[in-house]
Amino acid sequence: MTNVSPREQLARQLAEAVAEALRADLEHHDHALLVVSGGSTPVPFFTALAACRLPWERVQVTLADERWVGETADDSNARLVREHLLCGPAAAATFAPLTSDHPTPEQGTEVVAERIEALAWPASVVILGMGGDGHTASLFPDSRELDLALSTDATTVAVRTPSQPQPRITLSAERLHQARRHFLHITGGDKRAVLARALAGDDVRELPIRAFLACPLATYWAP
Ligand SMILES: O=C1O[C@H](COP(=O)(O)O)[C@@H](O)[C@H](O)[C@H]1O
Repeated sequence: MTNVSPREQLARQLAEAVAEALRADLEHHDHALLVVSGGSTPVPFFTALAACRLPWERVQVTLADERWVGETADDSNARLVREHLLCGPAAAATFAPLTSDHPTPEQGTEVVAERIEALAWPASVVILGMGGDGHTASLFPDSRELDLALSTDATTVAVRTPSQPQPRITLSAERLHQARRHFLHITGGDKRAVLARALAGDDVRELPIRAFLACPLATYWAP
């Protein structure tokens, strides 16, 4: 028997749970929307989900957030999704990226919002990640637009964050809340400690992940 690492095992368990949720919603709806996060953590999950049997042509996929970079950039979340999730039969899913040809996210946010609003809300599943600073999606503690992104009923928010090299676009907290199920996918002892801090307090601006703890949020963690 081959050795499966705890992170790989976690990714497979999460993929099974997400596939089950999508199948359940597709029994009652024409389409099911899946909102995924970027970063390094989701790669094995994307691979595991792409291997699941689903009517992929009825699945819509979008992102919780994105750097304002071209889709061929190394740190593009859209590129990550295309390379690791939209593979094989899963390539039949409809993917709605969060960027446009506009030079800045402030200029592109309206056209992206229209694209995202046309999807099958409420989402079947939102999968959040979390950084070591407690950010989720692109809701960073030092984002200038954090208060706006936490309070607006707009779908997308252009975000400038001193700690981050690129401008970004994020789904607003309100839009991310519009889902039947929320999952948090994190790995490592540092992130577990950040989550424990988040659970122990209530200042959302300090640790923005707190905005989703009551969704409820099913946490998938491995060392
Ligand atoms: O910047 C981002 O970071 C978080 C976490 O990323 P990870 O590399 O630590 O897994 C991610 O959830 C978010 O979508 C991404 O844009």
